[in-house]
This record gives sequence, structure tokens and C-alpha cells, in this order.
Amino acid sequence: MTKLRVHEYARKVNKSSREVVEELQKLNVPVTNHMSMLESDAVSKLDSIYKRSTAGSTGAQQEKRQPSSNNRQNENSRPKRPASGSSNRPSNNSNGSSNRPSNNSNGPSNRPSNNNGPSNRPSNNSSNDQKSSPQQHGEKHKKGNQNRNMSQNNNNNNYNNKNKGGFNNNQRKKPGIHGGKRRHPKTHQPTIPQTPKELPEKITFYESLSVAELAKKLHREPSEIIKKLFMLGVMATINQELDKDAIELICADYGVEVEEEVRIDKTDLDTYFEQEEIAEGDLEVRPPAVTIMGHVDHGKTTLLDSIRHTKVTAGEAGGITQHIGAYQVNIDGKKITFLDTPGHAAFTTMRARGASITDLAIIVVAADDGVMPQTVEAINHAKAAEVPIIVAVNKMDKPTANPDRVMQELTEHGLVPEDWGGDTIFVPISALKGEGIDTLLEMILLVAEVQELKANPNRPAIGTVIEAQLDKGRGSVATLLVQDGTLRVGDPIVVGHAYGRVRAMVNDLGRRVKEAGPATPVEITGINEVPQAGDRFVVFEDEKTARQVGESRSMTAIQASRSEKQRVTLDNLFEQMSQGDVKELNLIVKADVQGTVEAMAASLMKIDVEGVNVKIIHTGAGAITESDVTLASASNAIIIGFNVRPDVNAKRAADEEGVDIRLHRIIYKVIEEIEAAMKGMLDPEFEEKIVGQAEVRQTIKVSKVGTIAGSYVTEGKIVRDAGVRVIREGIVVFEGELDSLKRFKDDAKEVARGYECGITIKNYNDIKEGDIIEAFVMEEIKR
Ligand SMILES: Nc1nc2c(ncn2[C@@H]2O[C@H](COP(=O)(O)OP(=O)(O)OP(=O)(O)O)[C@@H](O)[C@H]2O)c(=O)[nH]1
Repeated sequence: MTKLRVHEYARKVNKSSREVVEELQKLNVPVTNHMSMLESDAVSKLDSIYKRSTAGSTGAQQEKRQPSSNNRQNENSRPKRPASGSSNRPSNNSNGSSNRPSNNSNGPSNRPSNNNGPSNRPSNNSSNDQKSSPQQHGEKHKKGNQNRNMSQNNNNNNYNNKNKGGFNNNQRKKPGIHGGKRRHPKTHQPTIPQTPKELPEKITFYESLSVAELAKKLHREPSEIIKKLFMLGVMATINQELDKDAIELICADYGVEVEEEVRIDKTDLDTYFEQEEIAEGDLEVRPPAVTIMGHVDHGKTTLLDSIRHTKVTAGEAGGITQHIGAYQVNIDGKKITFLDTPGHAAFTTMRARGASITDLAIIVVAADDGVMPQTVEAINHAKAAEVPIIVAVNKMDKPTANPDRVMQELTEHGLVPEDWGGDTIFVPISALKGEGIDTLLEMILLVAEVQELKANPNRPAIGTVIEAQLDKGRGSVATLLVQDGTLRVGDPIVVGHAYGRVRAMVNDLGRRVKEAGPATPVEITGINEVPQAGDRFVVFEDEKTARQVGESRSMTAIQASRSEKQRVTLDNLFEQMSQGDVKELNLIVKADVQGTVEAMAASLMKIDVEGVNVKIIHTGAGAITESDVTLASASNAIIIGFNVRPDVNAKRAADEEGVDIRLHRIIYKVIEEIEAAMKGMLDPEFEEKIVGQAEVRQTIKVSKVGTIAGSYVTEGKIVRDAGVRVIREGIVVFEGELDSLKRFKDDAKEVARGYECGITIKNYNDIKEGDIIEAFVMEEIKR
């Protein structure tokens, strides 16, 4: 006889595994669960118990007998014959679960004539059933769904009659007794010889399964599952969804392993970037990715070129450097990847798109010029991205170079040199002459080492797009930075919303390569569309999946572009705060002069509302620029403009990105507004709406009338009753009311874009050529 597992034996004798285990324990056979192996003597012992009742019977006979025994649960609980009297089954023992009907009231699977058991038979009246099942099985299936009307299901007659057929009738809620009876003899006899298909070893499910689905997975009739559920106190229909607990209970009863599937959203590329736990052994040190930022003309490009020429071309004899948006240098076997897109705009644009590919930022400051507005912007961009900063004090060859001044000025922005007790590395260089470059590179490696940058080259590649364009001959061409894993020619890939197979790869030296490891920039062809800088890419197992993911991503992108992103604005600030989405209010403060900027920043920092911190991520004097908007968009910040205006590009970008720009002229109003928004009391019943702008082309002084501004309407329209502002080089120099608006000699109610007009402003004659006159009206807004 071959060895059997408990659950296999249980199935053979039509018992539940639990019962067999209990029986074995009574027989002092050591078993632990349904998977335990049964020795042959244990099997024979069990046989002596179970088979007695069925000995000599065919399956059909057995089936036949069961209905007459008036007990549907018999398969589980009582096929035993009274007279057999095996040693451990005294007719009235008080311990067994397989007790006989005549026994006293101890066992859960007692016979119907007892009045105790949970699995009592329906011959008890149905109201008993209602109570007894849940009570007895309570612990196991508290979560079971008992949403069926039990009195309806629990038709005693059906039960008394039945096995499967009867149960089915019951389940279908057929008119009942008659239908059931009539059909019964016909349907039953032919099905009797059916042997159930073998149970699977394991099933999986996702979230839930209906009774029918579970039955199919277990190769069982739904009615059988329903029956088991009923025994567990759960009234279920064939279409009822079963929760995890119910599924596990049923499967445990069958001795089938069960596992809940965890599905990840394949189309969300970000999930591939969330590092799963990787064994330390699989990780290797990877080169750092470095971005160079700084003020205009401080020498970013010269520095990038200088590094490339001294290190790349010299190192790789004959290599033709080609511009692919990034390049790698090799210093004594250690590599550094430079992102060849100078400027913080590119840096922040990428970050705005969710890509943080830079490990380290170099801020270039010209020693003869010192810290300039864009230097500060660059520092703030790097800080907002939380990347370490190295300062390269450039143009040291110039006689006017004053590195101490640079250090002094940077101290004010939180970058304190190591010599002065801080932790920022300053490296004096001359990008033009190539001096100090080696030290700078050494420092980069040092900082990178501290960061312990690691990657696993043995996984499919993931990374970010640095640049991409459409090439007439080659189609869509993208420069990718591999951030983890190894990218190979032929890999199926999804890049942003594009997909394809890597057809060819070229490195920064213009050479064809077959693979690219972590932190390597490569230019690839083979994808169907042009992705955007900052898009992420992921390599997939097969092209079919890549195509599916790519297509579904591009669909989602179209839909997403229709429904706007929820950015923080003063109007929705309170809502976002209450939902816990915003815990820190990021602000960018721009004002006409530095003194005001500081005063505003100081006052804003004093705002104290529980639950939210005010954090000023950037300040500056001058008009609001596109770079401010990009930073705001990347950091979910609000821009406060005091006496300044956004320039055209900034305005367009703010509209596109949904960045909230608040313009003010009185400091306490700014503070009041933000405080009110934080407390959820913002009550902007009226909102200023800018209706148009006109450019002053000519001024005519007329005595008694004042200065007439001969203007050309460049945007929207100028209306007679509007309020006006005079803006000179991005700064508001006057705000007041329009006095007169004329087309030629006639008064006009409004003048539209593309037309000329004459404007005078009440109590203001200092209009100059080139000024912008902005017209605004106050509009009531519905909240
Ligand atoms: N004397 C001297 N001149 C330098 C040095 N580095 C750069 N320059 C000069 O400074 C000017 C500006 O340098 P770029 O490298 O174009 O500056 P940038 O920061 O890239 O400027 P943008 O691209 O306009 O933002 C050029 O005329 C360079 O030759 C240096 O170390 N010493």
C-alpha cells in the first residue's frame, strides 16, 4: 500500500482532514496536520474505523444509504456503524468529535437527535439552526457572510431529503418541496458513480472569490462548497463573494494550500524604482551622477568642457566625444557621470517630472563676481532636491578673483566652508586653464564615497531620460541614464509613454555598445515615440508586456492631461491640510527689492498655525521668472509676489502647471491671506482678474490733461472702468485707476488686443515709453 497523507486519506473516506487528525490522535498516532504522512499501520487502524461502515459497499450503495440516513453531513461526521465498537469508540464516550447519535451532548458533529450541536441536522426547526450554527463555529468564521435569509434557505425538508440534488434545489430557491422531490430521483441516480476530481495542491486568489470560482479552482461542485459553508455557519449562494477568511477555512478543510496573490500595477513605472530588499552581495558601487549649476557666465560650460577634454578625450585616444547630454570620466578606475545639461532649469524640470537622478550638485561661482541671484537659485534648487553640494570657486586665474568674498557670501546661504567650521567643500579652480579640476574630481569621488552609492548590475535596467529628440534618419532617439541594472541591445523597454526594443546603443564617445551598466549614459534608438527629459524607463521581460504597459501608460497620460493635477493653492490649502496631504507650506517669495524680500520672509516665517509649517524655499528680488514657477511646481510651492509680476513665460508656465501665484502690494495683506488660508478661513469673495495689458509706445504731455500714454494693447483688452498698474521692468511702479481711454479722438469703452489707444491714469503722470499698463477688474468668485 502506498503512503498517504492525512488529507488524501480523509478524502478517500469522505471525511474532513480535521476529523481524521482527531481520530489519529485518539489512536495515539502522532500527526500534526493534514499534510502528515500516514504509516500503513495507521492507515489500517483508520480503515478499521472508517471502512467498517462502508465495507462491502460500493460507492453507489454508500451514496444511496446516506440520504436514507437522513443526514447530509454524514460524509463528514458519521459513517460509522454503531455495533463496530472499536476500542476508542465506546458508545458513549465523551471526548470524540465523531460521536454517535445516541451520545450525550459533547461533540460538535453530533447527531441531529441531540439538541446540542452546531452541525445539527435540519430536522431541528429552522429557528434553531439559525442560532446554533454561528454560535458553535463562531471563532472560526466570525467574518463569514451570513447575509442570506436563513429561514428561506434552511428548508428542513430539503435537508431531510437530501444530498447534492436537494441542496441544489435549495440553493436555487425553487418553489421548494415539490419541485425538489420530483426532480430528485431522476437527477440523482446517474450522478452517483461520479468520483470527484483530484484536489489541487494549492490555489491562489486575488482579493476574493465567488463560491462558483472557488469550486472551480478546487474541482468541486459549487453545492459542495455551499454545504461546507453552511456547516461553518455561512449561508452562501453560488455567486456570493467569499472573503479571505472564508476561502482559507474551506481550503483548510480540503487540505489545500491557499495563497493570496499580490498584484502590482505593472504600468506604474515608479514601482520598479522602489527598491525591494536586495542582498548586500548583489550590490556594487556605482559612479555618482553630477550636475553643474551656477549663475550665467560663471563658467559652467567651460568647466564641463574642461573636464571632458582633459579626461575623456585624453583618456580614450581617438574617441570622438559626442554630445549626448551626459558623459563619463574615469579617474584611476573610478568613474563619474556628468550630466551635460548645465543650469538649474534643466535640473528642476527633471525633478518636477519626478526624476531625481543627480547624486551631487556642483555650484560654480565666479571668484571675480561673487554670489549672484542665479547662484542662490541654484543652491535652493539643490537643497530642495536634498543633494549634497560642492562649491567650485571659478576664474581663480583672474587678478580680481576674491574667493574669500565668495565664501563669505555663501555662508549667508547656509554653505559654510570646512575651514570655517562648516561642512561644505569649496574647491578653487580655473575652468579656462584647467587648474584645480583634479582636486574637484577627487572631492566629487570623496562625497560620492560617503553617500555609498550602490546598484545591482544583474537586474533588468531602470533609469531616466536625459534628452530625447526625433532624428530624421534614426527615428526617436533618447539619451538614457541607466540608474540600476544593465541595459542591453534587444531589451524590451518602456520609456515614459513610449515603448519598443533597444535597437542600437551608442555611448558618450560615439561608440556602439552592447550593454550599459549602472550610472552609464547611452543613446538608444528603437522606441516608437519621443519621450521627454525626466521620463523614467524600465526594461521588461518580453516585448508584449512592454507594449501593453506602454500603450496603457500613454492612454492614462491622455486622460490625466484632461483632469488637472491637484496642486496646492491658497484656496485648497486648508482642504489639503485637513486631509493630511500638506504638512509643510512651501513658499517662494519674490519682491521688488531685497530688503522687502527679507522683511516678507521674516514675517511669513512667524505665521504660527497648528499642523503646518511655513517653509520658504526660495527668495529673490525681481520679476517672477519661469525658473521660479518650475521650482514651485517641483516642490508644490506657492509663489508670493510683492510689487512684482510674473514675466510672460512665467505666467504661461504657471497656467500650464497650475502653480498659484499671489501678487500683493501690502505686506500685512500677504500675511493675513496666508494665515487665513491656513486656518481655512480664506474668504476671497472678490478676486482680481487681469483683463489685459498694453505697451506704452509713446508719451505726450498735455497741459491740464497730464501725460497721455500712446499705447498698443498686447494682451486681452483695456477697459474704461478697470484698475490699472504701471509695470516697469517687471516691477509695479504705480497702481491706481484709469482716467481716460481713447481711440483716436473718441472716448472708448474698451480697446481690444492689436489696437492702439491713448491712456491717462488718475493722479499719475510719470509714465515712460516701454512701460506696461496692466488693466484689472475685481470679480466675485463663487466658492
Ligand atoms: N578667466 C577665466 N575665464 C573663464 C573661466 N571659466 C570661464 N571663463 C569665461 O567666462 C565666460 C563664460 O563662461 P561659460 O562657461 O560660457 O559660462 P556659463 O556659466 O556656462 O554661461 P551660460 O551658459 O551663459 O550660463 C566665457 O567667456 C569663458 O571663457 C576661468 O576659469 N577663467
